[in-house]
Formats: sequence, C-alpha cells, structure tokens
Amino acid sequence: MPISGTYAPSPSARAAKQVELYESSGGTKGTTLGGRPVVILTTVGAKTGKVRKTPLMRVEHDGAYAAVASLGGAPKHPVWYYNVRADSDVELQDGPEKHEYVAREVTGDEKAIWWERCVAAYPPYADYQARTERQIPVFVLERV
Ligand SMILES: C[C@H](OP(=O)(O)OC[C@@H](O)[C@@H](O)[C@@H](O)Cn1c2nc(=O)[nH]c(=O)c-2cc2ccc(O)cc21)C(=O)N[C@@H](CCC(=O)N[C@@H](CCC(=O)O)C(=O)O)C(=O)O
Repeated sequence: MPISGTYAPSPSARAAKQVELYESSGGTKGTTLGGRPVVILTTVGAKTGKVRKTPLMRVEHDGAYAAVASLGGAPKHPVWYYNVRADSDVELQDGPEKHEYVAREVTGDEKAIWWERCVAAYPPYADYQARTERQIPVFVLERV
C-alpha cells in the first residue's frame, strides 16, 4: 500500500534540499554524496503519522537494500529509526525507480554480512561505528 499523507520536510536543511532536488529531477539530480550513490527512504512518522523522507547511502544486494541508522556515529539513533520500527512498510527511491518495501532490523550473522556490504558501499560507516558505543542499526528492505 503506497504511503500517503502530509509530507513533513526534514528540519535538516541539507536533507530536505537533497530530497527536493532528487524528487523534482525524477531521481537524476541530488543522487550522490561525496560521489557515492544516495537513495531516499520514505517512512510514516511514528508519532505524527506524517510522511517523512530521508536521504541514505545506497546499499543494494540482489534487489534488497540496507538502511543504516548511522547518524554519523552520534550517540543516539536518528529519529527515522523509530518510524521504521513502528511501521515496517516503507518506500525507497533509487534514482528514477521508487518501490514499496518491508523493512526488518537485522542482527547477528545476518547483520555482519550486511554490515560488510554497507561499509563496502560507504567506508565512513566503519568510522561511525568506531566512534560510538551505540550499535548502529541496519534494516534490510525487501521488495513488496
Ligand atoms: C532531523 C531529524 O532527522 P532524523 O530522522 O533524525 O534523521 C537524521 C539523519 O539520519 C537524516 O538527516 C539523514 O538524511 C542523514 N543522512 C544519513 N543518515 C543516516 O543515518 N544514514 C545514512 O546513510 C545517511 C546518508 C545521507 C546521505 C545524504 C544526506 O543528505 C543525508 C544522509 C528529523 O527529521 N527530525 C524531525 C522529526 C522526524 C520524525 O520522523 N518524527 C517522527 C517521530 C518519531 C519519534 O520520535 O518516535 C514523527 O513524525 O512522528 C523533527 O525534529 O521534527
């Protein structure tokens, strides 16, 4: 079921601007960070029910994606993490393609396999994990 409702742009100007450019260009502009590909995750706000859109680094394997709640290695999870925990039905736009996914948080061996893929796609993730006690959560998104 596609996500619908009132879109609330991120208060992070950088993120909101990147979403705006990404979407208004049909996924042809604003699609990288530091030369690495970026995707847009759409979630439903756990408290407000508003539509939230979050740029994330692109980590893809066999049609599934990882969503890494790194927040640059901050001590706290990003807020969007709680949205996905509350409602696993999400959307992800990768360039011009946008589809519906079900997200599940991975742990143990499965997380270790995906974490390698995440770091291969975006090496700074390893630095983020090294700088915080917090275990950076990883969701795997599988196509509906
Ligand atoms: C600023 C805050 O954003 P956040 O959800 O904590 O996410 C912080 C960052 O992760 C987010 O800005 C990411 O886009 C940053 N970011 C990445 N962040 C990552 O964590 N991982 C990445 O790989 C990543 C890549 C990336 C690439 C490009 C770029 O421009 C940004 C990138 C925010 O939106 N807060 C809102 C609330 C948002 C929200 O979802 N509220 C919920 C409440 C949720 C709750 O509290 O339970 C609701 O509406 O109900 C507010 O304060 O009003």
